[in-house]
Amino acid sequence: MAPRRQVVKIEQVTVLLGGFPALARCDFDVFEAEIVLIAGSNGSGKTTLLKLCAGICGFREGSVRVFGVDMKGSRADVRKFVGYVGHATLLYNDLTVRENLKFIASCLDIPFERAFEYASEFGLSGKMLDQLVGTLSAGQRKRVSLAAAFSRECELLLLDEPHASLDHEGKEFLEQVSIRFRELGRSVVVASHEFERMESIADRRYQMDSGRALKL
Ligand SMILES: Nc1ncnc2c1ncn2[C@@H]1O[C@H](COP(=O)(O)OP(=O)(O)OP(=O)(O)O)[C@@H](O)[C@H]1O
Repeated sequence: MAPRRQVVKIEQVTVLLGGFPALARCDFDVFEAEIVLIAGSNGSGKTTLLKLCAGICGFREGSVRVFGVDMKGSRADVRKFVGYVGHATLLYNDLTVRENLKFIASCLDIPFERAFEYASEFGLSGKMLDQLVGTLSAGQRKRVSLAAAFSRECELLLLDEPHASLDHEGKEFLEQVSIRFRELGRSVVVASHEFERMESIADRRYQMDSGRALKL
């Protein structure tokens, strides 16, 4: 069997934020077609690590390679393969769910149908598509945001606390879609306080501790 492609390789990386070592000599790997979980207490460095993988955070020491590209150089090419969902949903409140999805699909140059298929997988259909996003509950907004992110079908999807605000059904949808994503050969990295939630479907697990990613 051919060895699995390494998607992310982080070695001995230190990230200073306002002088504070948010990551300290951190090592972290992601391979193709896997679901990786990252647990850790508040402030342990989960968000910083995801942003580093997404190419939206600089670093001082060490080496970061994403899809083989040295992230010390230009990171622009890598970003098209990587999706990142942070705490903010980045949706337009004064547009409907349908309008938001269409807008996102056109910006990403993906078929509208695909965005609506993922929305349906997250339980968004019927009248809800015509509801203004600003009138949705936090969990419903999160579903739209996740559906939009998955619909990019990028090679690596980084999810920061995706379970926050989601109800039981929403969390089930997230698991199902993540499993399907992996079946397509894509990788999903999930930072979550609800570690046990996706534990059964995860391939590998890390625990962040004071800016270091410890393998579990
Ligand atoms: N601009 C900044 N200046 C100083 N320290 C910062 C700055 N930004 C982040 N930090 C610190 O870096 C550390 C890592 O932050 P990060 O957001 O990565 O943690 P986290 O594990 O995602 O936390 P949470 O679970 O609360 O989301 C924290 O201790 C935080 O206080």
